[in-house]
Amino acid sequence: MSLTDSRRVAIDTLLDIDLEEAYASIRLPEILRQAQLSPRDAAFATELVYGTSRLTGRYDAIFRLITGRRSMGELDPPVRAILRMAAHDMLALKTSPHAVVSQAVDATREYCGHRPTGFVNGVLRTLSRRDLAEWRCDVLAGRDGIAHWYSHPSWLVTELSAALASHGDDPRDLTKLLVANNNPPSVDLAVRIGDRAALQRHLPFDVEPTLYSPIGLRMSRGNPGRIREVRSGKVAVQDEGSQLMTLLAMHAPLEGPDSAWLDMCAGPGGKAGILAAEAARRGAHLVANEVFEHRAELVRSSLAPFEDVQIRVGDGREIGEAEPKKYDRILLDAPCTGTGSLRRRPEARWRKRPADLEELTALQRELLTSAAGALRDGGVLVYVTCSPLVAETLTQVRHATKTLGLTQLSAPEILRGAIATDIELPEGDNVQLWPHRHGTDAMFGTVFTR
Ligand SMILES: C[S@@+](CC[C@H](N)C(=O)[O-])C[C@H]1O[C@@H](n2cnc3c(N)ncnc32)[C@H](O)[C@@H]1O
Repeated sequence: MSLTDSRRVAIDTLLDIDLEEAYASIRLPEILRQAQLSPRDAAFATELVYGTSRLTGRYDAIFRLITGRRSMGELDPPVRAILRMAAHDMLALKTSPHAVVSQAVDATREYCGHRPTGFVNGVLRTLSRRDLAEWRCDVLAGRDGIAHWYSHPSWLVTELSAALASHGDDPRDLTKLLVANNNPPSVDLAVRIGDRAALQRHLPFDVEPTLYSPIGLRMSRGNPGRIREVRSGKVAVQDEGSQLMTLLAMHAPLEGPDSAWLDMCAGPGGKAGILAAEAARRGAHLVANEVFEHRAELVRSSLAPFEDVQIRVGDGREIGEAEPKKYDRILLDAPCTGTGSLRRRPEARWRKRPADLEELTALQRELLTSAAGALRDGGVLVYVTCSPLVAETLTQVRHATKTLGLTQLSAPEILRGAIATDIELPEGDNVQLWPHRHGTDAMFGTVFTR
């Protein structure tokens, strides 16, 4: 049996992810389009790419045990991709070891010539002699075993563990969080315009109301791109956690006028779409700002169904001085490490560096300072990140309250009121969601006023 097309698609995509920093979500559909696989083969290739990328840390740890090498970086890139994919095929998808080894050897011959085939054959035969539970024991017993087995960079495990403890969650849930980060997320829809129940009734797919968001539907199968309301912008694909953060921004209570709204970092326009629909209902005017033109273009497309919206391209850090005390309601959905949405971007965790955190927290601080400047007295400023890391969340809250003269409102209370249902949240004034607890991205949100 020669190398199957689905495995060839997966290897090509994994190589582009490894060597060109490609994104699986962009590169895989391009390669799939060219390959014209059957839906079944395309689904298999997709699982190979996403599963292998998510569990790369685990498979590399096993291969280091087998080969005695310090790093997989010493191997030729195609050999690296083929071994990782074969490990996923054998250990996670339970394809028979015989078929996996034979496919991997064929792939090695096709991509690298005859020379490394013996090496690949030997390594995979050794892999097949033990089952997943046995490899688990060995990897967990080694240095940084938790990080390796649950396939996260060690520095990130340390940060996530600190985040759980600092947000008042149980640090013993760390492995549950890491496991959840390795599970594919559900596809959620946010109903911006129209009635959720009516939409649910007429959709040709199985959808369920989301657990917490009153505007959300959770899809169990089907392609959202085929839904007419998604194409028209009345409904959008958006994680339930992001919906909850937008509801927080919409429902934070304030006294006096409530007509000047600002989404300071709006690209690609997910939250702005919900805000724009609500602004239209309440007669408010929304300014959606984004620093990058190409991301502002995405905001334009997301906000196409709405009229009274202004889309601006500009640096949010300048708004506070340019428009002091102008806005009644501000959403600052800050650029962040995105470490709360690792489920969505399987390759992302390997590209983040602790140095990114330093750069981003400095930017977040400047944006918060600007947002505080643009907020009128008595207005509300909602600070959101799709990261639970302490430096991007609690440390910024401290900066806002100690240095910027802002005070916090109870975000959990506001959220509970907005969704009219109970949601388990730790004590305190912030909302921190978790994939293992709420089934959402690990979004953080808090509400300030002055
Ligand atoms: C977390 S994303 C916002 C997501 C968006 N609110 C949504 O729901 O679709 C942060 C955005 O901030 C933008 N950004 C980064 N630096 C900025 C700055 N100095 N001023 C304004 N926007 C900025 C990024 O380009 C990115 O689009």
